[in-house]
Amino acid sequence: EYMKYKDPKQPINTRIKDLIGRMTLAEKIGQMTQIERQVASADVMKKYFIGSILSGGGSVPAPQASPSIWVSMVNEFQKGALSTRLGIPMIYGIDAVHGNNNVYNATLFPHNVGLGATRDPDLIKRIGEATALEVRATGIQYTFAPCIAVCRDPRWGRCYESYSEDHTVVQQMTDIILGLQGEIPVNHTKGVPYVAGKDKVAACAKHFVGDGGTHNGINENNTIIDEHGLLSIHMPPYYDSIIKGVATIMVSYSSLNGVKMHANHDLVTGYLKSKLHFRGFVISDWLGIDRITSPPGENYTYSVQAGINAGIDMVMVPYNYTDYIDDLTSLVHKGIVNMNRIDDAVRRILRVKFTMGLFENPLADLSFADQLGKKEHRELAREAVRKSLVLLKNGNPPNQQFLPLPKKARRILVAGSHASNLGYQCGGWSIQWMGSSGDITTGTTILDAIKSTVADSTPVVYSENPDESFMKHNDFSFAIVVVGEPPYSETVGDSTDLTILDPGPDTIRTVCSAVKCVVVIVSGRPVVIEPYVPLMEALVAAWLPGTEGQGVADVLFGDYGFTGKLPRTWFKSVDQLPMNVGDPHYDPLYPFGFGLAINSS
Ligand SMILES: OC[C@@H]1[C@@H](O)[C@H](O)[C@@H](O)c2nc(CNc3ccccc3)cn21
Repeated sequence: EYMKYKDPKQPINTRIKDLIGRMTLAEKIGQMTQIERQVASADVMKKYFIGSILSGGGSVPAPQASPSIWVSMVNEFQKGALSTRLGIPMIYGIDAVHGNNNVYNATLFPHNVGLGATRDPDLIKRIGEATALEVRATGIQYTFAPCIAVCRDPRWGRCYESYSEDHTVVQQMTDIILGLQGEIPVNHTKGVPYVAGKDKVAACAKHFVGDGGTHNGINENNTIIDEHGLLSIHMPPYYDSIIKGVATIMVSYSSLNGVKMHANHDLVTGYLKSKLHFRGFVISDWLGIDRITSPPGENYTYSVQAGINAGIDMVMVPYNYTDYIDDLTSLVHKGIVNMNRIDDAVRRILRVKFTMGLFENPLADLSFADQLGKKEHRELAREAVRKSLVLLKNGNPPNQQFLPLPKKARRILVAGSHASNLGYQCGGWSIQWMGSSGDITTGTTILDAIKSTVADSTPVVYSENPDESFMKHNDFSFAIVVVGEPPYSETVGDSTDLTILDPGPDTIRTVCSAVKCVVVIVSGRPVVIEPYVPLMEALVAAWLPGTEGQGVADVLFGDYGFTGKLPRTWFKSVDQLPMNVGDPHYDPLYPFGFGLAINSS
């Protein structure tokens, strides 16, 4: 029979009201539950009325799975959701944080720190558009991006996920939301989520709030800051995200002045929902409510109570969903969690699902399959790589600039741990959660890029870590040394020394003391480089460029100029940290905003 909520001609508020009026408590709580794909099935979706599924970092249906394998998996789960009494479609989320990075063959864009160096919001919007298409290629409708952290200490393992230490740069880069979700219509009500359609995805501004401001950059730790500091540094990107119609916001693992964000009613409900009028849904992080207690999970019922009553609408459980459902059900029966809280959460979740057309188009097809890793997207990523490069040194007095390099030369040496390693240039959140070394997916290494850029007559010799005798017995016009950090994610990336991966420093010393060299740093953040600067002719920060290494060679050899500007202060020594632009004591090696250009030859 006719049911209003199924009628796309009805206003969204009418559809929500009609549907919510029909739902049992079990169906409502099911919508508030997100489970990991490894514990999901069509039967589980049907039995527990599950509203959402995710792929955690590296969680794929099969190694190197094709779009059709992805689409079949997502559709299988969706059919389970659609077979429930009310047929509410599920939404599938994944961390597409620099392209659809869990997926083999996807275009991997530079990580956010490199995008911050471009200062080009239009480019970032186009990256959002391409990313939405590559996510839809796999049948997925939701990405846990962008991370809008304002990283204030590069010792934080997630600093590369932050566009900048300066909130105004981060605010500019929230334009990626317009690419991911679509341009918001004129007179769109501020705070209301907006996702244009089948070639767009729901986005997720994360992690609310102050994730980038933890003490000494310790991941998931305590952000100690007064209200003015919070509202002037960490909060502004949420204003922009909400104005741009972001569909969801993820809560931070971190604490604010000792209060866990996942249990912070004042900020999640009092500020984000009531003051900023955010009308999409708030999602927890992975085991985020478990980590409200220490040790985590010590009192799960309390975790559920505190998280839901703080204003979390959907919990990324991700595995023990029956505990979550049972605990929340009994908390409601006891009146500890109010039904109005449940209805607010479900209303928000349904608003996102209705506005993005999920009820009308719950099932994916292969019409976007050819978007995955397509040439145009790789060219876009190559453009982003070019614009992300920051020239920090070019030439030693008294001679002129060293870059751009000549394409015709007698013999070129390429050296360094990061010259021929696609996994290293992609960084964390690349195929694996923490990334990995080697040929992780399809792409172009910096070495291959150099080889295809120089003249055919110019020999390129590659030696990862040449010794002195090799340098003594070989004659090179110049050398390109590519070194930096290994891939990492989250707490594993926390560092107190910020050194270049060994034997990088030795490679610099051995090569650059024997022949004129340019050093290219592949890292998620500024690293210790000062001691080696005198040894090199030129120094380039390449951040984590992703699969399209050609962009590095494009600029090194002068096909394009250097335009990147530091999105972060480059310290002299870690003893100075934290040190950010605007600090009273500011003594950087290279300041925020610094970046040399090539004098047009
Ligand atoms: O991947 C889902 C979320 C992600 O969106 C958050 O930004 C991040 O804080 C986050 N951390 C985890 C934990 N990841 C994990 C991956 C593999 C095994 C165990 C945990 C999941 N997530």
